[in-house]
Amino acid sequence: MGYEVGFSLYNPFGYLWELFSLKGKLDFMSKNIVGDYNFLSGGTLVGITKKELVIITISKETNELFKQQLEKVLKNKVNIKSYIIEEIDDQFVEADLILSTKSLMGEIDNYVADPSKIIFARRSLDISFLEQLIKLPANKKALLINNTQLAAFEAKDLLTEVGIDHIDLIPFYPGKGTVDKVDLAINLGEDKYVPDNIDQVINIGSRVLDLTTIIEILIELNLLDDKSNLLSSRYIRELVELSRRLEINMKNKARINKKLDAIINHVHDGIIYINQQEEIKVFNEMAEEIFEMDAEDVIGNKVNETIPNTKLDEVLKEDIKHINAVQNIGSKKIVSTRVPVKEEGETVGALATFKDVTDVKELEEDLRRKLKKKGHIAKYNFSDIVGKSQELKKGIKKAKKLSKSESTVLIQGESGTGKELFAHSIHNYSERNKAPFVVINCAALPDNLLESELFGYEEGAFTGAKKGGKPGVFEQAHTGTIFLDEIGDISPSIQSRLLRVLQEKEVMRVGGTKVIPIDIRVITATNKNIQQLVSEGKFREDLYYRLNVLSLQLPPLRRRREDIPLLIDYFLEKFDREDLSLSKEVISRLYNYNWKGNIRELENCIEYIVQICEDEVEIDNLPSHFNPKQNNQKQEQVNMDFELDELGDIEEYIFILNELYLAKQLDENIGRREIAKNAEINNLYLSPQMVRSRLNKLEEHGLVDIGKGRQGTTITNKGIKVLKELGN
Ligand SMILES: Nc1ncnc2c1ncn2[C@@H]1O[C@H](COP(=O)(O)OP(=O)(O)OP(=O)(O)O)[C@@H](O)[C@H]1O
Repeated sequence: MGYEVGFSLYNPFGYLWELFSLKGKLDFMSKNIVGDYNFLSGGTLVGITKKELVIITISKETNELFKQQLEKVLKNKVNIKSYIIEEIDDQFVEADLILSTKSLMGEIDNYVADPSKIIFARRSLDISFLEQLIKLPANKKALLINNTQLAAFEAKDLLTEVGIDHIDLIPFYPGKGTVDKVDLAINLGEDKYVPDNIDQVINIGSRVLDLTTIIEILIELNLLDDKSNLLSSRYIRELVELSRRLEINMKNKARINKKLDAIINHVHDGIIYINQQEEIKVFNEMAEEIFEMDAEDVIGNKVNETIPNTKLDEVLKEDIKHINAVQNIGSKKIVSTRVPVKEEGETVGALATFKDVTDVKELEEDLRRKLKKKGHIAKYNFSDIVGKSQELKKGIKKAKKLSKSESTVLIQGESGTGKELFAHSIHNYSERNKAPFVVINCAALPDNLLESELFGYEEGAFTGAKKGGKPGVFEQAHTGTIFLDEIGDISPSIQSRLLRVLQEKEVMRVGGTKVIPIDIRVITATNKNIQQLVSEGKFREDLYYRLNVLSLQLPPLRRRREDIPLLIDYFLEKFDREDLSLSKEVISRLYNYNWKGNIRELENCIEYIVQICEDEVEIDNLPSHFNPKQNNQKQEQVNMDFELDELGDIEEYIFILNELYLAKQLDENIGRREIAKNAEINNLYLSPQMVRSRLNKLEEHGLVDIGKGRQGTTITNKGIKVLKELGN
């Protein structure tokens, strides 16, 4: 490579991160849609009516171009309709999304039913046309022709930004009138506007949609999933190829270098290029940012001596490609693509492009935020619910069924059993999953505040009411789901307002007179015995029946102890402390503990442990209330009507069964001595002899199998069944 790239100030033209040919990008993206990356979450569309996208432009050509580009990306997942502005009469265009051009800004609002659905195209140039412009001799005068004044001036800015500044560009558009003599015309796909008397016309094609616009469309139509892949690198390869061609063909290298410099620095990916001698020849501004190195310190140096781990030398020597390899560079997550660069079959260099993936995430999240109001998104899915117990599995199975219904759901369960987690998951599993999900904790707000939070208020409804009033969450969550947590705590006056909303499916703001229709699904939860509240006259019976159309009861943790080891691992991972090792005694203690605060209490306990422990966790490291010396907590007394009650102290038998059950979960053997030791930790006095006599009795009832020697004693299926019934 003969050119060296100098570095100017970072381009402030941030919104146009990808200035160049979308041809390459779109090929790349559409390949990924059906290929490795599953770019569009195809599965999510099953059973849902297709979304509709309408394109409205001034010219037919632009319209066709946008349509072609989008059809390639959207495939047949979206119905695309297109109109030329002249064709729309008095009708209002209605669609899920409307794409238009900036030249129609202001005017287009008159033609569409909902102007908030319009997005305006950001446009870019096709790189393959740039070559012709770069090659033009300096100081020529050229008309730059587009269909509107705005578009012509935008095109001029764009060309100047990419370094086409050696030609005098004169924007030209319909209605511009006569112009002075020029040497040529540069035409952006608008043949019909080219004046007759111009000899040389260079057609650089209409400006295509730029990548950010395409991504915005995908997001607005909910077609961009988390694995979105904007990591197009083919266009950068095209860019390098272009520069090589220019370098070979052109005499005026200095000027070309300047242009390439400008172009390469407009690219939002980091670019490193090495020649056959492994010397760094290109190191653009984004690469400077990613590697935190200055180009002038690295250009000309051998790559391996300068930048660690680029693997470019391997690519060069072994003639291999690495496509979209994920790498950590410092604290950044980078996706890189490395390819050999060839000339007539011979490898002449290697090129790497790097993308900081956090950028992609941020872009997506930004737009997502715009799409759905902040905080109104359900965070959890059923796959986030940890546990393998039958009780939990049954709960998830039932909740999935409930998700598909539109009726209100009442989730009951002790504090910390995961009611909120289930509510999020139900919303996400329902047809409403693209609409808002709003959570209100009814116990956390005083009555008057809760009222205005739920139903909103009109301006002047009370002292301090915001100017213009405020919509309540029922309005904000329109078409989505509202989750009212701690519903058992609401006052009688809110109970009757809520009842009205549920009956009428409309809300009236506090201090208002207007009735606002709403389409909402309500999920409520409580850890109170709401039926008892009804019988005590503290909760309206009619409201209870409306809320409890579908019900879900979540089991307490002590009824699904086999989930405890899994949850411990899950929380250790969550706190990034998988390195911690819990002694057998600790696991036994946690397993047998009563967990009145359920999973939240377990989570808090693990959070405490990870803060105070280095590597091993012993009994003494547990929070003080776990410490038997200071703690007189007893196992919950169990109401027995099983055959076991003839055995004597039921608590001891439950403990022994629990220990055997835990050992089974962990696929380990446990002996009498260990059970006795764990009993002591758990505040029970059981000598090994006592354990033996109790095991014998349990065996007589078919609840355990006492194995010989090393095989140890195991709990039988009957034993597990009895244990579960006792556990509540
Ligand atoms: N099965 C589970 N897997 C993983 N985490 C869980 C599970 N169940 C609950 N959690 C976690 O435990 C905590 C408490 O859960 P959540 O807030 O859903 O309980 P809740 O029943 O709504 O409690 P409350 O009645 O006190 O509001 C949360 O941090 C939640 O993420």
